[in-house]
Amino acid sequence: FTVPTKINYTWPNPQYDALEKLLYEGTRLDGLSLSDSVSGCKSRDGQEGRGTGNVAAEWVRFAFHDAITHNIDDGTGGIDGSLFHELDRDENRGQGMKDTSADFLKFAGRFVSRADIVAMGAIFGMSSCGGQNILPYGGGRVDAQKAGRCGVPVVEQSVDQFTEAFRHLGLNSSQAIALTVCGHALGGVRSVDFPNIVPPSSDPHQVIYRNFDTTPQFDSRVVTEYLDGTTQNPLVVNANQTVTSDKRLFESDGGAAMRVFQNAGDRGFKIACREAYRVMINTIPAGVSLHQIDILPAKVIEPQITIENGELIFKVDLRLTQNLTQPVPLDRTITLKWCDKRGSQSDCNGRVNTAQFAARSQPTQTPVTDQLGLSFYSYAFRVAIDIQTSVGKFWFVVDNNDGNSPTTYNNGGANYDFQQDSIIFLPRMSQTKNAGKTLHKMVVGVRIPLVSTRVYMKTYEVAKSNTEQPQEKSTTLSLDGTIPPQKGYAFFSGDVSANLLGLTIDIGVDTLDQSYKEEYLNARVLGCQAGIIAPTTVSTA
Ligand code: HEM
Repeated sequence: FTVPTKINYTWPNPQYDALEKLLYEGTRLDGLSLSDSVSGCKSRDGQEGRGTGNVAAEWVRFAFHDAITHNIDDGTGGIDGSLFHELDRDENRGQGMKDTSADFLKFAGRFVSRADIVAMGAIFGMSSCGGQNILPYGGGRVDAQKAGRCGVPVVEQSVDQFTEAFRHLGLNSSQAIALTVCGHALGGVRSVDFPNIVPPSSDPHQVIYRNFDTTPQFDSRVVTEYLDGTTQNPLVVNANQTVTSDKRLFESDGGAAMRVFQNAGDRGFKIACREAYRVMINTIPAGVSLHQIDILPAKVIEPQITIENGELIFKVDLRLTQNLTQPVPLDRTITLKWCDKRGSQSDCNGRVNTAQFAARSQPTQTPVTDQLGLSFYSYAFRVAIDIQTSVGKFWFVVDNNDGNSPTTYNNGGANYDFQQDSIIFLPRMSQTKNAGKTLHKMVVGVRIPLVSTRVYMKTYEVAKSNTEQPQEKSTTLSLDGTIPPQKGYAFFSGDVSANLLGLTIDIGVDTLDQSYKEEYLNARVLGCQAGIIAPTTVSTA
């Protein structure tokens, strides 16, 4: 298995940012939450005929089924999202698998592979049900474009067959027992999918969901109930002896592995399972590497120039991580400082601009962040600017007004270098054109006097099915005669057909001698007025 490499984060790093946001805030760029589906160790809502499966359990089983088809002999397979192409196989039977793939699909995109989400799903599952955070998390898994080999163990098999299946994952027989008992610490078996294991109810609308132990939480009950003989685990105690795979496996070493777990106690069990899961989620195809995604103490979010209320605005949010045991300094002052990009005082030659934040909010967080004892505060900066001077490098100074000296966040000394203002996205001039919300007039601004040879928007839509990849489309935008130039920009537009939910865009302009682009923007179409945060005063020094 692979150990994630630690990297030195510097902005910009869109893949790191996207994975960090999903892991610790739980959301994709447009705010939809993945971790909400599982936090609090939730169950499905039990729609008719589908039962109330434990979401965390489904996500962990999904990771296992993706991982186990690794082949240690040739380095193929592992957590590579091939499972999305294998869901029609009998070895991957079950409503939980289908529901999980639907949960995950919406979150994969440009910088977040399905395989990275599969791994993250297991982490969320574990931490939301009282298990331990599996950190550090490594991101960078690469998605398989087709099904991989078969090889998920099924209940009817012999211990030798189980041993061989787990050997392919790189595990010996006691590690196989450990991983299985850790997996079966959550969830259970559904009558609808496995009537040979859990006999169905006489009411055809009812699904019987038989848990592996008496608690929905991740704890060592699956071990203690097995050893004290009270277990109702349907893979141990069953009238149908062909399906008692856990019994066969747990007995295969004379119960030694189970006794080690019992002696370790509940905490020891959780730690051992964390390590077993770590191996599972970091088993990936040879040649793929993982980089560590740590929570960022200070994170710059979506710096951009746009037009709001007829003003050219520079917008940026600073997200600060807050230790839950420490009070949030309410009278904290946070100053955004920046240099002009152009003009006689560019690069802070004789002038530094400053402004205070315009609004504060509390971003969402995940069970992983909860377990770290951390939360977030986000500070929104909005300042009116002039394109003649624009924005170059910026940084922040945070003063908690508690007698300690202020902290400067400047991207590790380099400052955040606002990359380009030659092409800007204008969500407040863009419009949705049809009732089905699939056709949009998208507007961008190109800085005058650039002479463009091509202005375009690339859209990246969320994949529509398991076997498809996110859809990528490019639309050429043309000069829009209905929007007069203003604030130093000429406006280009074009009709883009796409579902805005989860949509990200790149915008770009080519001129005769140069190309400018802005990548991975949240494709918003906003009203002219709604939700505008009024800009704060700019001072200069
Ligand atoms: C010999 C090996 C294994 C066999 C034969 C086996 C078999 C099964 C079966 C038949 C189910 C019922 C699924 C359903 O009703 O939807 C199940 C559930 C589950 N398995 Fe395994 N399993 C094995 C090993 C593992 C391992 C190694 C893990 C993870 C580390 C794991 C994690 C889970 C989880 C979390 C569930 C509950 C799913 C839910 O409640 O939706 N299993 N297993």
